[in-house]
Amino acid sequence: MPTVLIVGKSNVGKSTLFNKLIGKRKSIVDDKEGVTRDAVSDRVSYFGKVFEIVDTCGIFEIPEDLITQKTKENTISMLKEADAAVFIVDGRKGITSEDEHLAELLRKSGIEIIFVANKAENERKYQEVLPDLYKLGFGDPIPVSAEQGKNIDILIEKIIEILENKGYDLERTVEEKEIIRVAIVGRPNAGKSSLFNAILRSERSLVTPIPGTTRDAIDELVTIKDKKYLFVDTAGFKRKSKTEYKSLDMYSTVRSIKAIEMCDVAVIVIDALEGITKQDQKIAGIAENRGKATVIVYNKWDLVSHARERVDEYMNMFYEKLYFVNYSPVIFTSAVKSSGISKLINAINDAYNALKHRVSTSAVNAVVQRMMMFTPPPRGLKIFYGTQVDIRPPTFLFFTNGRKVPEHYQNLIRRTIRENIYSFTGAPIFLKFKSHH
Ligand SMILES: Nc1nc2c(ncn2[C@@H]2O[C@H](COP(=O)(O)OP(=O)(O)OP(=O)(O)O)[C@@H](O)[C@H]2O)c(=O)[nH]1
Ligand SMILES: Nc1nc2c(ncn2[C@@H]2O[C@H](COP(=O)(O)OP(=O)(O)OP(=O)(O)O)[C@@H](O)[C@H]2O)c(=O)[nH]1
Repeated sequence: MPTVLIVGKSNVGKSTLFNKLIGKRKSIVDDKEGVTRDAVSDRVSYFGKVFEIVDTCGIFEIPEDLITQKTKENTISMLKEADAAVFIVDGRKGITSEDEHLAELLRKSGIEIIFVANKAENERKYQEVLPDLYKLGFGDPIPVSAEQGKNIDILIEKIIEILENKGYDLERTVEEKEIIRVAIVGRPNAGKSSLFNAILRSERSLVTPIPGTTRDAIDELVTIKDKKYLFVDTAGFKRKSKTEYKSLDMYSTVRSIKAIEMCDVAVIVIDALEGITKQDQKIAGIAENRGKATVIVYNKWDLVSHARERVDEYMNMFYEKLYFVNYSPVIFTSAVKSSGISKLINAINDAYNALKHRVSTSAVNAVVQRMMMFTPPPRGLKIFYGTQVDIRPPTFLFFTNGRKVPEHYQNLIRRTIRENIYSFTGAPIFLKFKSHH
């Protein structure tokens, strides 16, 4: 697992930040400077992604005259082994010679720096010291308040970005590979938390909350019939005071997008009384675009009068408004009556399996050749052969003579694959074309 160090002079807020990042109290926070503690490390989990964070405590705070060659070598090698360092300075008081000394050491080690100004809860004060902070030569710091949890999410996202740019796959540590990541998304009041609770009440389910950042995100690991599901960002729909946000829909859309990025399967919850809205279309479009599996849920089905006779009507609404994810399973639920929940769980399983399903090259070529006999490609275009090159989402590469493949013909290829090889229920199919000479 990639490792990130928290580095900074004494009393700058390293352990407070560490606690915020891991979401629990671990290292000792003390007002007195130089309180001794054990070196502490823990996992940071954020929307299903994980990395290791190490509070370097006093390692870098030994006075210059006490540093032996050996300690110097140790610190340097610790820096070399880590993937990045969060370098904290004081966003209220500005920098001192200790900061400069640390900055020099960090620069020499060549480690990637995430520059952070802590205790920056007072904007005016922060602006005053900012010119001073630039002097260290690390550019713009991320202003945070470890104590108040301000901008912690921005900091974590920055760390994740840096680690991913280094080529780390933060989502797929070996032991977590077979966990199905599920995001329950949808408009405010659609019934997301009620549905989640109904899932928890379902047969043989067991829940382990995984704290992410303390402010917001809680991922919940749920075991249902020996299968593991990580419900990402479940705290999002539990929050009750939302008055601080100007637009609920806007906020829930932003939140949904984040959750979708971290998931394998997006469960899009629609309030059956309201029908499919623009936001729902937008969210479904994003899920499709990012290659995520989708399951559509019409919730509050108990409130729909003459529900039985209206299934077709609702299916038509789905085909009309969500035609771009028409491969998704559609489930009718009542979260309050716990109906449709096992169907929903099955649909999540199916969609996940589809997302990582592989079909054989010979099958692809057999059905696509036959398709071209019945419906030849547009004039000038030749498609020679194809193969599935990837999963999550299923992705197919076709070799052509270099002519553009029009959208309608791409859709025909997708439909042919679904109808004649494997339905890939719930999963989008991505196509790539390459010219072959
Ligand atoms: N105002 C303000 N105070 C903070 C913030 N973060 C930490 N502090 C305070 O700063 C003091 C030092 O915090 P620590 O987290 O112990 O700092 P440290 O860098 O680990 O300190 P050492 O143990 O000396 O290495 C404590 O009194 C914290 O409450 C913040 O964001 N704003
Ligand atoms: N009759 C009925 N009411 C439901 C159903 N699902 C949810 N509700 C009610 O709808 C309201 C909103 O449900 P929540 O689960 O809080 O919805 P949410 O999508 O998590 O809402 P936000 O937290 O605002 O995003 C609550 O009063 C629920 O009791 C359902 O299937 N049938």
